[in-house]
Amino acid sequence: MTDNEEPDGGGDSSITDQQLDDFDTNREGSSASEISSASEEIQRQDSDDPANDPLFVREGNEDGSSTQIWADRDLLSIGTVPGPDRIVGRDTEIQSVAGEIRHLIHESQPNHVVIYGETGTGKSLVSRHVSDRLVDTATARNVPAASVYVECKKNNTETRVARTIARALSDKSDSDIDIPRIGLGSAEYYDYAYDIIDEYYDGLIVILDEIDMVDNAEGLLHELSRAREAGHTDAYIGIIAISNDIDFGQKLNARVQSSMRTTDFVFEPYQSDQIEQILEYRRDAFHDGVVQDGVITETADRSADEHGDARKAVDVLRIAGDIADDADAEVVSPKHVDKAVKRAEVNRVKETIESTSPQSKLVLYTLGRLTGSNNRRFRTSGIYSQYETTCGDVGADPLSYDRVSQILSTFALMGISESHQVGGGHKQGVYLEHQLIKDKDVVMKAVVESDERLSELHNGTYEI
Ligand SMILES: Nc1ncnc2c1ncn2[C@@H]1O[C@H](COP(=O)(O)OP(=O)(O)OP(=O)(O)O)[C@@H](O)[C@H]1O
Repeated sequence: MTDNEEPDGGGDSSITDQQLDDFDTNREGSSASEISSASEEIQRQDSDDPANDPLFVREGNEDGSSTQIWADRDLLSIGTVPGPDRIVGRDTEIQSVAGEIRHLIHESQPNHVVIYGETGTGKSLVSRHVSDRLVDTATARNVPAASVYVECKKNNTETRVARTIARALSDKSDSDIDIPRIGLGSAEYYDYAYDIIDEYYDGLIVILDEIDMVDNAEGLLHELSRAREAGHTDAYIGIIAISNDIDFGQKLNARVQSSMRTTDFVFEPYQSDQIEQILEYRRDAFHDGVVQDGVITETADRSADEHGDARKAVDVLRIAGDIADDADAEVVSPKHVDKAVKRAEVNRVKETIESTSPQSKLVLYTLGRLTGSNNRRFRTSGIYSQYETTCGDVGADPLSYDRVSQILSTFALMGISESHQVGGGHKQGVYLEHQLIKDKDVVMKAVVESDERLSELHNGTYEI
């Protein structure tokens, strides 16, 4: 649409449903023509001064000031790593990991470490913090050292991990060696890495985060742990492997277990007072006085009760701030935390079901639809007939009964629902019953917002 064109009222895609809803609520009884002129208003201001497009800029912030809620929202963003003096409740763990790898500063083999623990318990944070400090100390003592952090979820083959290590070392050392991105196998990438290590360093700490995601973790660990002994490099290489799977070490074969004796640590979920402190350190994200009493304690208590995950707790506080900001509120209140907890949960369910097929989403929607307020269990046969109705509603062809049954098992594996075997007594057949584990409304909102057809069926969104 050009600047001069009239919006057509019904189909103006630049105005969101939410804006129209808000407009309706604010001006009860508005006619369609009034809504249309409001849209025009937004369009006109937009063309006048892009710096103050009201679509993005709140009233009162036209002078360039930030919102009345946020002073530095990034302090609560996922990528923000707290400074060393703001790592809460992990002193013992920091000391313990440091004690294992410290030998590097004396030009001696560091012990290898495996850290286990649930998500958001500070495993990566502590590993990186200790390694960085070790590198500083070693380098200051004329033992040039480096640390490399590898996210194995993104680099889930041995070749990718080897390439990431080689390329990270090349960047850190400012080496002229040009390492190809593609076309080489793990052996060649290891060779590049060893060449750089031997030219620049006496010691290396490799952090392998989510090591269990690598297809050949055994080959990788075997190679790195015996690189010096095998004469591939003169440097001492210490490994910190991080895993959410507590059985990871047991699953390694005997050959790796013996070449890589490890010291294992388990990081426990955070307690409420620790999460509270973690959040307090980020209070500066908000303007003074904006966070109402009880908000941080409430967020910490609920997070400790549900998971003890610092990342999720930080996330909830940010979402609560966003909700307050979107509503043009002057303060963040416990009511915003309540909504934020739900929204964060919806986001997580969305992420979990992201990779499932459109048909799987219809099956999950059906289970949500059947589930009433008392969260009952349903037999596969009952779910299947309701699923056929769902398919009819959105114009999809139903899958077979067996496929739907398999899909229900997949959701149980994902931790969204659970399946119970029932019957099997005298003259009774055995059958499965399925039940949501996650809050029904959370699942419904996530699935409706993840599938266009379901979204349409619910006129855009599912309110909870
Ligand atoms: N002890 C802590 N003090 C301050 N912030 C923390 C602490 N632990 C975790 N956090 C915050 O939570 C984020 C996630 O922590 P971290 O990545 O270390 O968790 P993790 O145990 O490695 O989880 P995952 O298994 O999901 O990778 C950190 O970036 C930091 O913002």
